[in-house]
Order: sequence, then structure tokens, then C-alpha cells
Amino acid sequence: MEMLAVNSLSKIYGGKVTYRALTDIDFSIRKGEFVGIMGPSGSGKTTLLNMISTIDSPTSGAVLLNGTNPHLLKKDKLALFRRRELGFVFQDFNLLDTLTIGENIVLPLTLENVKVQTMEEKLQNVATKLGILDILDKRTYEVSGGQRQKTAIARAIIHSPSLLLADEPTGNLDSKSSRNVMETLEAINKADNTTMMMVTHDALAASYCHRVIFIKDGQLHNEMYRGENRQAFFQKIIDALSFLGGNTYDLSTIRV
Ligand SMILES: Nc1ncnc2c1ncn2[C@@H]1O[C@H](COP(=O)(O)OP(=O)(O)OP(=O)(O)O)[C@@H](O)[C@H]1O
Repeated sequence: MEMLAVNSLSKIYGGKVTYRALTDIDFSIRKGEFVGIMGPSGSGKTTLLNMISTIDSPTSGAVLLNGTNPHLLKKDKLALFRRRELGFVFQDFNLLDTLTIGENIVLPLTLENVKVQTMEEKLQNVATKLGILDILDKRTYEVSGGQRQKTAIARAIIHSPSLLLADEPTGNLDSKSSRNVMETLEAINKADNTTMMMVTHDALAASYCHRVIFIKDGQLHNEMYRGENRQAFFQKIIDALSFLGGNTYDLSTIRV
């Protein structure tokens, strides 16, 4: 089943000088698929993510999530759609330092007026899944970067979104924590059949995806499927990135 469909999506930024950031992007993501988006710096990855997350609007074309085009919704319906259908994970975690880890995780549910008992059950469930039960009462500055990102992932999936969007989720992590966070995302994807789309420069992170879509100069360039062997996929991604050229990745992120 198609969860996300992106149809002939184009984005031209206005201003004194107009800039065509995306041209006729077409792809879809099936339910339960884990897809990575890669490409050189300035190729349009963030722009694409912003169109799908509804942070910004396309100049033409459509985004359909479960058949709904969120860009056609009125403001209040759109806010609800975002809150219910999407989950977000960011490079810099975006946690609130004034709240505990547990309070950060249940934040989306408090906005939905979910009952305290249900909230507590969901919190225990998701924290167990992510292996962070023992830090729920700590503050964000008392835990590691990897634990912060796991907290952000827990917050992003606690309401079972249709689509989890991740923007450079390993960008602020060392290689051990990156691996750990990617293994966690992979496990969630497998266990819950959560559909995921991740923008990354990190070949290691991308090698955990089922499929990687490469964009260049605002256009779809090619896509690659992982198959069984993650190590071999990692090497194929490195080769594809060097073929793409440009400032595609930072050497520090190349780790097998
Ligand atoms: N608000 C804006 N106004 C004008 N041009 C923009 C705007 N945002 C992005 N661009 C341009 O659109 C192009 C695509 O930018 P985008 O941020 O999507 O690239 P990216 O692939 O995410 O890059 P990076 O990997 O460096 O984050 C770039 O050339 C950028 O300068």
C-alpha cells in the first residue's frame, strides 16, 4: 500500500532572485518502508522534507499522505494532521530542557488531551522499546546524545504516526551512538511496520534503509535498494556519493 506519494513536486523560491530548488519530483513510499534521501549539499533535500512535513508549500505538484493532500487543508485541520499523522526527529533533538525525559516523550499526547493512565501506559511501552526506561526521570542535560536522540524518537512515535520524518538524526552523534540510534530505528520499523523517511549525509545511517533515493540539482537522480547485506549496501552508497560529486558527505561520517 502506498503511504506517501509525491507527484511532480516543484519548488521555486521567490525573492529578488528566484531559485528553482526542486523540479518534477516523483516517488512514493509504501507502508512499512524505510527510505533514505541523499544528495550533495544544496541539492534540495531539506526543501523536499519541508514540503512533505508541510513546513513549506510546493510551487506545483502534490504531496499525498494516505491519500490526503495536507497542503489543501485549512490551518486548524493542517495542525491536527501534522500532529496526528507525522512524527519528527531532528539533528539537534529539539527536546525541552525544563522537562524530564518522560515529560518530553509524552508531550504530543498532552496536546491531544489523552488520559493520564493511557499516557503512562504508552510511555512505559515506548520507553521499553527504546531501552530508556531507566532515564525517564532525568533531565535532558543529564543523559547522553544517543539517549537524547532515543528520547526524541520515542516522542516522535508515541502517537503511532503514519510517517516518521527524520532530518540528519545521526548528525550530532559519535559513530557508536549513530549505530545504536540507527539499529533502534531499524528495530522500530520492523516491529511496528512504521513508515520512515530520513534525510542524511551519513552513508552508515543510510545503509540501514530499505531504499535510498539520490537527488541532484533538485531532480531525482537514481535510487538503490538494500537487499540482504547492509555492508555491501554501505559500499554501494559510498560509490554512488562519489559518483554524484559535490560536497556530498563529510569524510568523518564514513564508517563501516
Ligand atoms: N528560503 C530559500 N530561499 C531561496 N533559496 C533557498 C531557500 N532555501 C533553500 N534555498 C536554495 O535551494 C537549494 C536547495 O536547498 P536545500 O536546503 O533544500 O538543500 P539541501 O540538499 O538540504 O542542502 P544541505 O545538504 O546543505 O542541507 C539551495 O541552493 C539553497 O540555497
